[in-house]
Amino acid sequence: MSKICVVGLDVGTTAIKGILVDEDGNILTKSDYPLKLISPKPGWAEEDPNEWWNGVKVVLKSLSTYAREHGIRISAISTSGQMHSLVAVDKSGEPLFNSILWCDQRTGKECDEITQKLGGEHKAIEITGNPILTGFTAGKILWLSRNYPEVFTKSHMFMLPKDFINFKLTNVYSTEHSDASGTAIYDIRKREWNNEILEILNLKVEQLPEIKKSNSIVGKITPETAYELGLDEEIIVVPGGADNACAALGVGVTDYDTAMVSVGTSGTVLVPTPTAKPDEEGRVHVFAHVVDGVNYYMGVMLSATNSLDWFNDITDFRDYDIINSEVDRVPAGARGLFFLPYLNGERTPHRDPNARGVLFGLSSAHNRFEIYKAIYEGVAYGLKDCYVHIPSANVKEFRITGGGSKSKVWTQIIADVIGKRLVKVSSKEGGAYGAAILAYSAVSGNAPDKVAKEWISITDSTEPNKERHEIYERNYEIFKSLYHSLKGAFESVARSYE
Ligand SMILES: Nc1ncnc2c1ncn2[C@@H]1O[C@H](COP(=O)(O)OP(=O)(O)O)[C@@H](O)[C@H]1O
Ligand SMILES: O=C(CO)[C@@H](O)[C@H](O)COP(=O)(O)O
Repeated sequence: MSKICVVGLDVGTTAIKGILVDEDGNILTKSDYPLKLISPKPGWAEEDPNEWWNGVKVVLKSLSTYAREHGIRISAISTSGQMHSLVAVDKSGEPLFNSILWCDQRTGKECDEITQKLGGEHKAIEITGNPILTGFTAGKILWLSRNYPEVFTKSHMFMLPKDFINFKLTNVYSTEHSDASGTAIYDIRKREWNNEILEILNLKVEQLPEIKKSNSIVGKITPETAYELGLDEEIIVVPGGADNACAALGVGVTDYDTAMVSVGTSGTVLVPTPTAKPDEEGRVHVFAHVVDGVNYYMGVMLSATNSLDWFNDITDFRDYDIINSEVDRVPAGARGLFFLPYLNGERTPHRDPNARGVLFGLSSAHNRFEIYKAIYEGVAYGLKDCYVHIPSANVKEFRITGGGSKSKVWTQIIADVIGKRLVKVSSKEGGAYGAAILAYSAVSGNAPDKVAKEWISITDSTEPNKERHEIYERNYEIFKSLYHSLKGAFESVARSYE
């Protein structure tokens, strides 16, 4: 008998990922397609939306072949995607420009201008829940209009990455609340596009997609795409959500006393909240969750596994087994070596696009794996910075996810630095798994958090070590002081190399 299954996709920064999931939440097969980041200048980050679509097609073909060979019917597809990254398309839906990504820092001036025209930062935070930050979408739209006016004039629709994929699948423009809330054009309390910000950007509301619920329906897959990918024409496409919201759902973080710690390209700590009360200093974000009526606080560090990938790239070494076993042998504190993981600036808590990576305390006695240890520890301090600024003291359980959590050693370091027990759950596919839950929720009519509770169980836990935690508490103070000592120098360097 044919089983009913759903597909969860994730448009990550480093890869397109896809999983085929059955009605009990088991992953039957998966497929990945690597992506290449384009960095035309330091601090700039782009990707080609057509390359995402090529990747999605490769992944969907592989999943549909498996489904056909096993007599499985795919009922729905849903997508999770990197947040904030801008896609501008013309009337026929063709991308007009590379996507300017969430980690791109080119829009400082534009963000200042939007903030000032809106009446200051307090007002921006009151409306959107957040300051207008360089990572967010609004500044990217203004930058495009100032630097490429011909592209801006031709732009028929501005979209987010997973919405572009949903458009390619269905020919329907749509978005949903979790991604809309990361644009800096969305009113977090009224849950709609904000007219004042639209006016500042010189945008018509028709140039932004309609905002739906994350587990509603965008439309059916187009017959041409169904034919090309060997899929059933009856498949429905479900909006999905922002990758962090989907990852949180995908590890069952929907209650107000649970937190997600995600160690991906970016590092995030996310805690659901019933309020839309912002952090007045704008160090942590407030966004809409993929679960109806729920918001979340989130601290974001821009370079988590990106810091590891950077070092792997320059040393041309990527053997995680060797890296992790050697890092485990290095004592806590990396023999006085510190890494500030600000390779692309930082959001939480500094909000500083000019900050840059630093290896501090380097001596001729240090070896390569001590540098790796300092990188793992620097990322852990960054995650602690995210956690301590979240205004919700009630967290009882921390669930860890993301590529970096595949490393036991790194997970232990994070537990030791934060001083909390970290649990892992049965689902390891973060955003893609959350998207699969939303797809199944649309098909079954069950609420996403209910599906998550049925599908997910705890499989592993990592306790913090008391002695190492004490060492890390002392070193965390040094880590924090380094940024403050260097802040002026970061600014001067940015001015000199503008
Ligand atoms: N065994 C491992 N040990 C340490 N880091 C790992 C391991 N496996 C994967 N990673 C890191 O995880 C990253 C991928 O994380 P992921 O959460 O999938 O990224 P994203 O969703 O941001 O594209 C890799 O680039 C790598 O740096
Ligand atoms: O900018 C943010 C969140 O505000 C990032 O977390 C992006 O959503 C990209 O995530 P990953 O590729 O690291 O999963």
